[in-house]
Amino acid sequence: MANTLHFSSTLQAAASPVFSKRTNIMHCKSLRVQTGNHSSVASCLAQSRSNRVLKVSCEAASVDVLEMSITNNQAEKQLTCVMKFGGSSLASAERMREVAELILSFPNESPVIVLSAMGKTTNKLLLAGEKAVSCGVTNVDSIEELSFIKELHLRTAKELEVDESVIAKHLDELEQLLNGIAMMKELTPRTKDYLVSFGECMSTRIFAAYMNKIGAKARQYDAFEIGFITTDDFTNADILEATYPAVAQSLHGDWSRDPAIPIVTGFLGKGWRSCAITTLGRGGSDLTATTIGKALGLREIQVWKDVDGVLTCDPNIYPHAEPVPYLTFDEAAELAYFGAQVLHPQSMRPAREADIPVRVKNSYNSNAPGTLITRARDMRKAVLTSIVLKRNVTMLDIVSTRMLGQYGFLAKVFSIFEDLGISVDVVATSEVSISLTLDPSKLWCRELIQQASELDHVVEELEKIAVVNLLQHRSIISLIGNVQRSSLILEKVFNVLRVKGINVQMISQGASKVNISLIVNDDEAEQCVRSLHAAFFESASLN
Ligand SMILES: Nc1ncnc2c1ncn2[C@@H]1O[C@H](COP(=O)(O)OP(=O)(O)O)[C@@H](O)[C@H]1O
Ligand SMILES: N[C@@H](CC(=O)OP(=O)(O)O)C(=O)O
Repeated sequence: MANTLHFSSTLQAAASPVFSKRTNIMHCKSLRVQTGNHSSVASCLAQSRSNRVLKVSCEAASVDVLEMSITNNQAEKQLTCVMKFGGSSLASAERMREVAELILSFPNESPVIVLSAMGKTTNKLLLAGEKAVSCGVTNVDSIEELSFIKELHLRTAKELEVDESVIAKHLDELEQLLNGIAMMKELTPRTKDYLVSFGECMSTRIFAAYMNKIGAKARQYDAFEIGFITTDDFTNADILEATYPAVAQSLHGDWSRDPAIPIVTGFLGKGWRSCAITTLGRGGSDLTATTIGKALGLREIQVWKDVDGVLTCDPNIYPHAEPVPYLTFDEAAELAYFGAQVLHPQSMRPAREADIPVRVKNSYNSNAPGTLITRARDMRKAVLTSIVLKRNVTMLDIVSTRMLGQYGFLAKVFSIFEDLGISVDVVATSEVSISLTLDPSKLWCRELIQQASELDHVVEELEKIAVVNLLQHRSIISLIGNVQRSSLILEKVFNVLRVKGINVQMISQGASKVNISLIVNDDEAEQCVRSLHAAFFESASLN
């Protein structure tokens, strides 16, 4: 049934010939424009579906009131949300069945589905690659991990009663690739990305075939074929802006021609120069989901995990951590960046840019409310929201050898990091000294030998202007919460640390106003998190 939406607005056409309107209309079937004295003087210039913004160009020289009618065919159901399921939700045929049921239990949604590799497939593929480097060409078929991966995927296909042929070609290619690695005796970052891509390529093919088998029309997509364009930083690539229109065109185009639930590989992209498969860093399917959410301008992005939402701390450190009902994009981004495995560090960016709510839900317990992440929330009662631990951090104490008041010291220090391509996490400064930590995610994805020589190089360069002390095996404890109440937070923190006899080596309050970071020794960190959790979340009198 056709539905017509009218709106009007005042604009100075001569000064601003392009008029934008935010609207929920996703498919503009026809556009009619009426002005005070002219009719049909405007034409539809572009529809940016990503931000639900309709842009119209007006050719009239002086138009006061522009009235537009957009006719939208409501009978054509539009894609509404993204649902991402991680490896923990897809560990077996049984789990795939439950996930399919879960998706179909929302009849009012038309979701785009993003899937990770099954269970621990990515780890197994990486291990198989490492073994292939040294096992010799004749021994590839005895790599335990290869047999495991083959067996898991063939068994899953069989149990779901889908044709093995959907993954047969991939299993053959995987073995050939491992043979190639064994022959070359090397596993480059580029080959690693190609190798791990088999996980997502196979899980999505099996799942799409299963959905079709049970009568839910689905279509499988490899992200690297539908416009996920990235930098060529293999194993940790960044998504480029061109991705959004390309993905929108691809998914919307197919959907409007022939609607079928899109089942998209998470984690993968295509390098813009190399045209090779890239990956978005471990846990990158969350970022795939938010990127699709923004590209299509969807109503909601759901990431389905094996926990009841974002928790007050890592449940592996403290099993009784509680779900956090609401977070802002800023809080979630800090939490992810500072080490909470539950969300990919970059995943909040597209959601925040497009202002699309993200819901973190439990695929094992779909009734649990989960965590809702939005632009703003009521902070009046908020003190501390979550405690995050990032281990194995390198810290540098840098003391200037120049006189007090000498300008340019900070600039020189940071230009050294820029030149060496090393990013810095937490910083605290006085006039003549800086303490900082180095981002392990960027540093540690390099080879061990390369890391060591890069650190030596940093120290060597810094020693030209300062006395440098390199401290390893440190942890960052990030307190995500309402920094407006930092005095209350810090009072409680130092009470706990004093009682436990733990010395804080550096402290920094982020400009984001949601994070206070403390640096302690690695071997004290977990105990410290448990004690802080007890003080903030389990003791009513202290909170
Ligand atoms: N603050 C936290 N809140 C929730 N989960 C966390 C937190 N910190 C670490 N985790 C871990 O993150 C896991 C979920 O993330 P992940 O394994 O990436 O899920 P998936 O593979 O389903 O995307 C949980 O099982 C939990 O062990
Ligand atoms: N399979 C990839 C990508 C991913 O996002 O996985 P998960 O959703 O299971 O964290 C990984 O293990 O890193």
